[in-house]
Amino acid sequence: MADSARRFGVGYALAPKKQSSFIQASLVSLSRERGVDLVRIDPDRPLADQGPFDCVLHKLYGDDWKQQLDDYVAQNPNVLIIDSPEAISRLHNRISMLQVVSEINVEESDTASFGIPRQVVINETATLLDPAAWGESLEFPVIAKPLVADGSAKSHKMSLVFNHDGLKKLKPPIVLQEFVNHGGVIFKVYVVGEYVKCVKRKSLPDVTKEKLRSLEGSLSFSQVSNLTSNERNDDKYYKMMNLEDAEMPPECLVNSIASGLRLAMKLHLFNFDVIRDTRVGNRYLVIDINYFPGYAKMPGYERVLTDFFWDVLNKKQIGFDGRCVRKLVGNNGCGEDEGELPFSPLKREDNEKKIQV
Ligand SMILES: Nc1ncnc2c1ncn2[C@@H]1O[C@H](COP(=O)(O)OP(=O)(O)OP(=O)(O)O)[C@@H](O)[C@H]1O
Ligand SMILES: O=P(O)(O)O[C@H]1[C@H](OP(=O)(O)O)[C@@H](OP(=O)(O)O)[C@@H](O)[C@@H](O)[C@@H]1OP(=O)(O)O
Ligand SMILES: [Mg+2]
Ligand SMILES: [Mg+2]
Repeated sequence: MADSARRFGVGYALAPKKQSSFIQASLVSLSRERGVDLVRIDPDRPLADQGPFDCVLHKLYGDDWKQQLDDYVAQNPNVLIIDSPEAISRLHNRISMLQVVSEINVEESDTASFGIPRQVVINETATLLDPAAWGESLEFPVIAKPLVADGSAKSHKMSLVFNHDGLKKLKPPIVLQEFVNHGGVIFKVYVVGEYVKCVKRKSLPDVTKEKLRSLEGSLSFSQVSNLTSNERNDDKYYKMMNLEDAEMPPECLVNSIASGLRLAMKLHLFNFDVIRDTRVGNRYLVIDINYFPGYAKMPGYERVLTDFFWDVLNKKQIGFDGRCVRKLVGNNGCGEDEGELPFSPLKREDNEKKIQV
């Protein structure tokens, strides 16, 4: 049989909500036309009894699931697991999640820089209530985020804390992160293998010094950039903002961070949130990285994902470790030739990186 006529089976193991948003009829039919059959994996039955699959996509948690994947690979050495559970687990802790940003190498320039906000991990209430014990000086306002980012509703419950009083309600283990004014706009960068797409979303409003003095202890919120337009429009602040006018970050910067993260994390399917620090010109901060995000919200996601499956299954992409995959395609937005990464080794003392745009 000619290679182009070969069919491939891609098993997906996803939570019900993720399955209903991601597995749309339009994706299934486009993939089918390209020879890729998307098949549901039943998480309640042993993986070893299902398939055979050429590739397994997954976003499930727990040791049992990891063991099932290991066993499946042992029995089916040619299967592609996208992505490796070890690589994904780095994103389940908000400290290890952002540490990777300081591990990526980019070319230095004075035009733009990127990094992460100052943050500390707080394991006990006594430390929480004693800022002198934080080990890093943070000024209010700060954002309190659950340390664990495991996709549960609880892991998305955030608090914007305006003063010492607001700390009292918090329950460690948490990460306290400096709240950086960013003009109320967040950039979400979706990565699918080599493909990168940056979109704008509304974010939390800036907190001015005057406003800070007048605010009560804290404000709780959850998944603000996922709110529907109606939910946001209830707030007069959001009515004042015009998302369309917000300037996008430099494409080269976004692409370089995306490639750097992909290679450093050995992950193909993720997105990251970036804000522009309004205190400094072209300073960008990565504040969150999510495994297998809501791709259906990405314009033309069916084609992007289908191309990715096809490339992976036809071995057009080279593995991180022989089994998982990567490829360099197209212009990276930095004026480099196709196939070249705009990286060179860079060592800096702080977690700030500079990049040519
Ligand atoms: N350091 C920060 N400075 C300013 N705003 C921030 C900061 N960290 C988070 N935010 C705001 O809070 C929102 C939620 O934070 P974050 O993205 O870390 O949470 P999450 O629950 O992991 O989100 P997601 O739904 O993308 O997984 C961001 O989208 C942004 O609007
Ligand atoms: O639900 P959606 O499709 O919106 O996707 C969201 C996804 O939820 P889901 O995995 O339950 O689908 C979230 O995953 P968990 O952290 O909760 O694991 C997280 O990745 C968000 O960033 C995604 O929103 P986006 O970043 O794309 O705006
Ligand atoms: Mg986020
Ligand atoms: Mg997140």
